[in-house]
Amino acid sequence: MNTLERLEQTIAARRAASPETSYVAKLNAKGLPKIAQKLGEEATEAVIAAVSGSNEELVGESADLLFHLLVLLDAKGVSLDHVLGELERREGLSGLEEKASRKE
Ligand SMILES: N=c1c2ncn([C@@H]3O[C@H](COP(=O)(O)OP(=O)(O)OP(=O)(O)O)[C@@H](O)[C@H]3O)c2ncn1[C@@H]1O[C@H](COP(=O)(O)O)[C@@H](O)[C@H]1O
Repeated sequence: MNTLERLEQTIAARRAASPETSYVAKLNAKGLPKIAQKLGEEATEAVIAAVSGSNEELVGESADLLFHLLVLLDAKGVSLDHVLGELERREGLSGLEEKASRKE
């Protein structure tokens, strides 16, 4: 099992923990709009780090971004495997073919 898969399992296990002791539980208690908002904030922070920060800052913000994406997927009941399956489907396609495949 790789790091993202282990983190996905940890997030699922922590979802129902006490919001007093778990950040994942605290975020879930605030609801889906808050989780989505946090993901957007982390994406913005990663963009800012890429444009005007160090690569070390970009690594930290990227980790925050991936973590919050996994929290959102978990809250929606979408597995990481499902997302990876979509990326695998695109592997054999060029960018333009992939765009066309979504319009069909
Ligand atoms: N990878 C992470 C991780 N990355 C970032 N964060 C938290 O994400 C939060 C984001 O920081 P911010 O300053 O933007 O937010 P905040 O001010 O703390 O919170 P808000 O009130 O603004 O929502 C911080 O509290 C970080 O600690 C994480 N919290 C947890 N994990 C993983 O999730 C596991 C379970 O965590 P718990 O649910 O806390 O047990 C941990 O063992 C880790 O593996």
